[in-house]
Amino acid sequence: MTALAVDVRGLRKRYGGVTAVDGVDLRIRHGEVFGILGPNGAGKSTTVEILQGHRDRDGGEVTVLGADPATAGRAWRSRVGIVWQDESAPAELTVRETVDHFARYYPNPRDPEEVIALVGLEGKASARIKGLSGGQRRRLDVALGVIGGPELLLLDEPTTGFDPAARRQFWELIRRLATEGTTIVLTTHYLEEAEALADRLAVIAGGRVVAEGEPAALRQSLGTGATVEWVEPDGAPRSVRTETPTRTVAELMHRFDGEIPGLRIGRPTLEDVYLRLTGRLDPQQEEAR
Ligand SMILES: Nc1ncnc2c1ncn2[C@@H]1O[C@H](COP(=O)(O)OP(=O)(O)OP(=O)(O)O)[C@@H](O)[C@H]1O
Repeated sequence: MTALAVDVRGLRKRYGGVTAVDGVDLRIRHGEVFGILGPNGAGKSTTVEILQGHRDRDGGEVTVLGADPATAGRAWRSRVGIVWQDESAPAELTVRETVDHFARYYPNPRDPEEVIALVGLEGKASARIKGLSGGQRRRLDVALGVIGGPELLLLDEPTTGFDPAARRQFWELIRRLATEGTTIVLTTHYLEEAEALADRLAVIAGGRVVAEGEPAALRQSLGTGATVEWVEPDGAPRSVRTETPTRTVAELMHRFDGEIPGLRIGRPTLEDVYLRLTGRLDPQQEEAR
């Protein structure tokens, strides 16, 4: 077994005149939940499709579970789980029939009943696919992704379109899989999803990795400072960024001679880091916040 589950160096991919992936490096350890976070068009799906072996590349080296996905064979494929969105399964089949059917594609499948329970569909095992809700359908997609007992699971934007409750249930499912030791790579636009699930994450923008690390470390990379906000007597909102918020508040207390209207002290969030890294917040906007 190689030290890394996924090792990507200098990955490049162009579509005609569009550079979708522009020199991406990723090193993902066995057993890790790794998030690839980025705005629309950042190159996340293209990267994951290359890891799956479903898209060719123009440059760079890619090793997934010790093999190059571009040339890896059937045995490798059975070790990599892919969660398709709306896997094409006949709508008339039941959940149990579908999972049983997919299990036959793999040399050493997991027990279908166990997988149905793992994704929380035991109450729906006899229901037809056409009667499932969107969230249940996505759980079935995950069941089909893990029925072969993969060492690595690749998920591209698994919770897009979920309501908040369904998203949280899905996170529980991912955590359960991670506890079993499966390496999980997932792309997302949702910051709170990356923060809730990922041991480490890479932020991709414009086809490049613009930051990588543990969510908490990325948040701290914005500095230890804080933003102090208040409202002036004429009603004008004010805010300053400072490394010494306590002193700022003391000065304001003195000036206002008591309560400071609208006082708020904010620490940088992962969202602040993300917006800054992906260029969604220009310095002027930041001043105004
Ligand atoms: N098959 C394709 N043909 C041409 N251009 C493509 C193709 N697939 C993606 N692109 C372009 O490549 C860039 C990266 O797309 P990609 O889908 O990898 O980004 P993404 O980060 O997954 O975006 P999203 O979050 O919107 O799914 C975008 O500019 C996109 O328009």
